Amino acid sequence: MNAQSAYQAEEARLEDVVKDIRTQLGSIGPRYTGDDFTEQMLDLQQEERRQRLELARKEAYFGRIDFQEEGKAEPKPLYIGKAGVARSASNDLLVIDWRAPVSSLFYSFSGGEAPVSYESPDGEIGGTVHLKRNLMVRKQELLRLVDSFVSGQEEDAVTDDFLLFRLGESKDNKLRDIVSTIQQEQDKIIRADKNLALFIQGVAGSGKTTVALHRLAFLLYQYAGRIRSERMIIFAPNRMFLDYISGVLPELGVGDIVQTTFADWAIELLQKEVTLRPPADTLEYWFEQPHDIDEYTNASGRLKGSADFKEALDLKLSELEASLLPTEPFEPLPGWRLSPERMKEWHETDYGEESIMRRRERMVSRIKRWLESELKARNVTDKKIRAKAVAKLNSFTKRIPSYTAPELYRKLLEGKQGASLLPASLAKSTATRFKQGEAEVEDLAPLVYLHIKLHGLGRSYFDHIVIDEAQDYSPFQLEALRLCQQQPSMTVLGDLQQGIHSYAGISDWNELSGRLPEGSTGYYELDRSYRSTTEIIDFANRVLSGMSGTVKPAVPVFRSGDTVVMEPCTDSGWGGRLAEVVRSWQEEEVFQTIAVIGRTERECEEIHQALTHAGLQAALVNVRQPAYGGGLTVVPVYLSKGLEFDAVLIADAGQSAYGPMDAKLLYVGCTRALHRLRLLHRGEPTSLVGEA
Ligand SMILES: Nc1ncnc2c1ncn2[C@@H]1O[C@H](COP(=O)(O)OP(=O)(O)OP(=O)(O)O)[C@@H](O)[C@H]1O
Repeated sequence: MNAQSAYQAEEARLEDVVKDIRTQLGSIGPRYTGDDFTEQMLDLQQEERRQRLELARKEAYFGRIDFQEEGKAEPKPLYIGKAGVARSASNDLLVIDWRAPVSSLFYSFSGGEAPVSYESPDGEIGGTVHLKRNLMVRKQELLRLVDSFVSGQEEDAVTDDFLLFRLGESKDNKLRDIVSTIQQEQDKIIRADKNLALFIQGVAGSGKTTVALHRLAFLLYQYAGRIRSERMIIFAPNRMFLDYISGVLPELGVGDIVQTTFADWAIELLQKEVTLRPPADTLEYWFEQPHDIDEYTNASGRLKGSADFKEALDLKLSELEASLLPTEPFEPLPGWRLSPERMKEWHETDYGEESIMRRRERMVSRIKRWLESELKARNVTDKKIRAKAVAKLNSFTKRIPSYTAPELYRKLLEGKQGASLLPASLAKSTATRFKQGEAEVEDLAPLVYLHIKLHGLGRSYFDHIVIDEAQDYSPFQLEALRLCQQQPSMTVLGDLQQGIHSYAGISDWNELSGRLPEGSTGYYELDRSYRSTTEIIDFANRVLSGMSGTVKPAVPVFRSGDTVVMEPCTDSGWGGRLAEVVRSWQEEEVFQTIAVIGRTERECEEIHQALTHAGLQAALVNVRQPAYGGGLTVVPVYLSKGLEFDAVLIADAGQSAYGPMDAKLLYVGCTRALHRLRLLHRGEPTSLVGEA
C-alpha cells in the first residue's frame, strides 16, 4: 500500500472509530442520584465508562502495531490509545489501553524481523511484528502518520521522528503525559513489579517524574481491584512543584491520588499537635549565605535524619514498652490482688500486634474491667469503698506512661538523655522549641515514626508510595514511610547530581535502599535526557564534570538547537542587559515560558526590579510565595528544581555567584532549559564552566 492510500485508510478507520465512540457516549443515560446502593454502584461503573470514552473521543489512539502471534495465520493490527474501547455491536477491541500487556510491544519493539514476545497473564506470548506506526490524532482528525517499521522494507536510521517532534514543542506551565512516546527504558520502569521499592537514578530531564506518574496509572490498571487510587500517595518537594505536575494523572484518566509534600502529610498525621517552623527559614539559611563543607556534614538535618538516630530512638521505644508493664501488683483494697504476671500475660498474648499506646489503653481498660468484676463478685455496694478502690485504680493506671509523639520526643531530648542522642546543644534547642509546640522540617520524620509506633497507622496505610526528588530524603524519612506499608511498594526517584539540599539528603542511594529488606528493592538508571537540546546538555555536562566524586553525564537525544552563550557584562549595564535579552526572546514569539534564574532571593528581587523598570511583566517566585504560572518568571535557582522552561537566562554566572561548592546548583539551573540557554556573568565567569 502506498503512503497516500495508507493515510486514507487510517482516516477512514478513525472516522469509523470516532462514530462508534459517539454512539456509545450517546447511549449513556443521566447520572443516578438516588439512595439505592446497587444503582449507585452501577452508576459509578457507568461514569467510569463515560470518562474512558471521553478520553478516547479526544484522541482515539496514537499508535498501531501489527502483530502476528505464533501459530496464527495472519498479523492483527492493534491500535494503542489512552483508554481501551470495544466496538458497541460486537465487543471487538477498537482501541487497546496503553497499559495492557500486549501494548508493551509498541514501546519495546525497536525494529527488525526477529521474533518478539510480551508477558501476558497466561505466560509469554511470542510472534513477529509486521508494522509499527505512529499516528497523531487531534480533535478527532488524523494529522500525521509515520511508519517506524514495515516488515520487508529497509529500516530508516534510528531517528524517532515522533519523539523529536514532541520534544521540539514549546511548553506551558504544566508537565504533560508522554503515552505516545514512552521510551523502552522508561517503559520497563513503568511496568515493573508492584511489590518492590524501585530506586530510579536519572539525569536531569530523563523523565523520572513523568515516568513515576505513568507508573501509577499502570499499577492501577494492572492491579485493578487489588489496589486503590485513594491508597496511593505522591510526595513532591513543594506545593509549586505539585501544581506543576498536577495535570498528568487526569490526562491519563486517573484521579483521587493524594499529591502532597512530606511536611504537609506529616503535620496532618500528627493531628496538628505541633506547628511547623516555616521551611522558608531553612532554605534561606542554606541558600542565601555561604557555608563550608563541615557545616553540611554536621548539619542538624543530617543528624536527625540519620539511621543512627532512628536506632537510638528504637532503643528508647523498647524501654518505654517495657515500662508499660506494671512491676507491682494492683491492690485496690486489702487482700485484693492483680499480679504483674497476669498483666504481663494479657499484654503478651492478647495485644501483641497493637501499637504501644493502644496496648496501654487496652491494659488500662482490662484492669478497670477486672476491678469491676471483683466489686461485683464480692458484692461491694458501699459507695465509700467503691470510691476508694476507684481512686487506687486511677493512681495505679496514671503511673503507666502515656505520650503523644511530640511529648515523647521532647522528653527524650531533654537533659542528659537528650545529650546521649544528639549533640547536647542541638538536643537542648530542639527540646526548648518543642515547649512552644514548634517543630522543624527535620523533626518530622522522627515525629511521624514515633507517632506510628505509639498510636498506629490509622488510615495512613498505602498500597503504593512515590517519592520524587528522593535524593533530598533522609534514611529516617524512608523508615517513617516504611511503617505505612506491610511490604515495600514504592517508586523512589531522584538524581544525586542534583542533590542541592546536602544539609539533609543522601549522597548514595544505598543510604535509603539499605533500610529495606533484602530482595525487596530494584534499581534503574536513566541516562538519556529528553528535556534539552544537545547543546544545552553538553554545556550542563561541562558543569557536572567540575563536581567531586563520580559523575554520570547526561546523554542527549539528538535534537540540535541554539548554541549556549556565555556573555560578559558590566555591573552597571547588568539590569539593562537582562531586560534586553528577555525582550528580544519575547519578540521572537516562539517561547511560551522564559525564566531568568538568580542565585539568591535577593538577586532575584534585583532582577525583577530591573525587568519591571524596563516595562517587562515578570512573576517573582520566592520561598514565601512559590507559585509558577508560566510566562516570564524570575526564580532563585534552588526553587527552579524539577521545573522546566522553553528558554533560560542565568542572570549571573560569575565566579562570585557560583563558587566551587555550587556545581550542583548551576547544573540544576542550566538543565531547566528546553530550547535555549544563555548565561550572563559579571566579572570572571565561574570556573565551574571550564573550557569549551
Ligand atoms: N519519552 C518521552 N517522550 C516525550 N517527552 C519526554 C519523554 N520523557 C521525558 N520527556 C519530557 O522531558 C521533560 C523532562 O521530564 P521530567 O520532568 O519528568 O524529567 P526529570 O527526570 O524528572 O527531570 P529533573 O530531574 O530535571 O526534574 C518533560 O518535558 C517530559 O515531558
